[in-house]
Amino acid sequence: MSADTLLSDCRVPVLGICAYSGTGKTTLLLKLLPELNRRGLKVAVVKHAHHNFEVDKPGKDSFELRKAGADQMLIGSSNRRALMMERPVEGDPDLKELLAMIDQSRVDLILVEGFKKLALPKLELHRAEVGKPFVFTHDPLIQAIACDDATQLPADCTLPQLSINDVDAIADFVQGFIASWTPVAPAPLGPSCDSVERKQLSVNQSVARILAKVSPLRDTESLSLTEARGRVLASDAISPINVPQHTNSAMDGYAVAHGDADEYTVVGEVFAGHAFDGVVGAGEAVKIMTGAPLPAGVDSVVMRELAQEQDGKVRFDGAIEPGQNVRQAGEDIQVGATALTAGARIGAAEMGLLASLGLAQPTVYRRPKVAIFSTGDEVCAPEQPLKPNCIFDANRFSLHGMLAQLGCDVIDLGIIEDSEAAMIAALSGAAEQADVVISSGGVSVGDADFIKDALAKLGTIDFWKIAMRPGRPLAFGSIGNALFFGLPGNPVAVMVSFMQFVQPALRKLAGEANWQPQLIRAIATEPMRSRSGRTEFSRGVASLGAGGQLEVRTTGSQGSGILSSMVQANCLIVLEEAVDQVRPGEPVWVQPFADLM
Ligand SMILES: Nc1nc2c(c(=O)[nH]1)N[C@H]1C(S)=C(S)[C@@H](COP(=O)(O)OP(=O)(O)OC[C@H]3O[C@@H](n4cnc5c(N)ncnc54)[C@H](O)[C@@H]3O)O[C@H]1N2
Ligand code: MOO
Repeated sequence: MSADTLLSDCRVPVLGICAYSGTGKTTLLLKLLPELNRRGLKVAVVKHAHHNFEVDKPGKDSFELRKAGADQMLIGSSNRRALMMERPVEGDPDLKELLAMIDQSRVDLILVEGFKKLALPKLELHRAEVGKPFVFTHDPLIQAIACDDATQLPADCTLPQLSINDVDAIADFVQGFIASWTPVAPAPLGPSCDSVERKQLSVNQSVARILAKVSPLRDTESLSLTEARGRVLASDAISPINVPQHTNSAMDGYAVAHGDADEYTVVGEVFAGHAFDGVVGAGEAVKIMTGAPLPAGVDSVVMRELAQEQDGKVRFDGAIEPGQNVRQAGEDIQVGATALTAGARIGAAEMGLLASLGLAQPTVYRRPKVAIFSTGDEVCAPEQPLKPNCIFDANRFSLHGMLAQLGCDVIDLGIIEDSEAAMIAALSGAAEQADVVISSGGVSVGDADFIKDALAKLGTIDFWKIAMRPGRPLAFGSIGNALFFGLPGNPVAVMVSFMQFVQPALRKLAGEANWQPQLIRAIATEPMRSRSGRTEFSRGVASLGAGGQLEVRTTGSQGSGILSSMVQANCLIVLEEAVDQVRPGEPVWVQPFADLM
């Protein structure tokens, strides 16, 4: 099978790691994965294994259920899922099928370990002491060699050469591989799939190219909890205490040692914030309030509603389960445990959690600084009277709103007049102050060339056509140390392009670990159409249906100038490239955006 056929369904780059056994593939991956994560990249790994490998242990329910005949065994927890399938095949497993099982919407790259002979781009690892020949001499798909002794390489080797021990350089290579990756062009679908369409970049490919150019900010500061709201945590929050600190009562009631006594003698009482001195004996009870530490000698609490106390004696309705209504010390978080990991965005719940641990001065990354401006002769500031044939500047304000929600410092450069000198002055000034510069308008064909000329003089900017709607044209590059995004002028296109491209870049820049858009499934309640070969982002209203399932409808007319559609919508309906129509009742992906508004 050719590489094109093998990878034709892949929406993210796939890189093989190829080496003879004993070279240290896994050892390298164990170092490379954390480094790629640190750079904000999410990676899936596919590994070849022996035909009878096990991920499970005899005695575990999932193991026994599979052995008992479950053809597919899916086990899930709040953290993790594992699907085990019985799929006996002759010879090697089908890599194309394995790749299709990966949730490609959540990763930037798939690394494949151990399918050495298959046609896919690979990084070759080589160690002289293993005593094996190089693979690249007969495999044209090897992209680079990481070896421990470059003197062993044939003199005519023109491939990039890396040290197998230099994880940073290997991570650089992988990032470059992602940035230059192009998905396999879909097979022609008919007259609409002309050569212009095929030259377009996909949404995923564009995101990968952009993210490969983003390095997270390093500057940190220590802030009070209220100041830290919306910031990104720069180091793990390690709990200095057990939460709860002491084993305590979850109810107002009576603390007892569980047993079958009919009646208990009340020997004292204890309130939250206090302790009961002494040991409670068998047949004794202590009156206890919610949150009060459990006295020594007891293990259970009976709620007050089930108790009848008279003359210093108490009786209870029903049996007492050992440990009932008791919260164990460290049950929520244990001392020394990681309560929040670096890269977490601090919202209300995180503020409360940090406060509950006494971590009142978290270390956070500084805010990204973002400069914005609008272009176009017809664009008029909303504070000014509207001139004939002009429109008010909407884009600077929708951008401002989304940037503020993302915790950025916004530098508003206003509307830049239509002259190259003004544009150069504005852009170079912006790039000196800001980490990111964003413009809207003037990136399609047929616009006054001064914007493009100014950009060409100041930095490296590419003009892309992306297979999506709205938001087809996009300019991306850098001016000095600042990243530059030239978003299309149409007001809906600005917001959609921002959500797909600028948002992940800013989240990664800000140090956030989870910058991937969150997509959820909803049932379409009306027919929807798209053009296959491009991703359609329709404005949608998602709500709970009568059956308790998430449903979604469009906001109606989808023109890319209809800004009121963004106000009505609470999500984008994402019709992927392969989709051309959706019937009512079919599931679609939606990207909620309430957090950006
Ligand atoms: N021959 C082609 N024409 C167009 C193409 C194309 O590929 N070939 N692409 C279309 C698409 S898609 C879009 S989107 C627009 C993008 O064009 P520009 O980025 O060059 O934007 P402008 O032409 O400057 O403006 C487009 C539209 O948006 C209005 N606008 C601009 N700035 C603002 C602002 N700050 N606030 C509110 N509205 C704004 C502007 O008046 C135009 O109506 O190009 C298509 N054409
Ligand atoms: O970017 Mo345009 O919005 O597709 O009209």
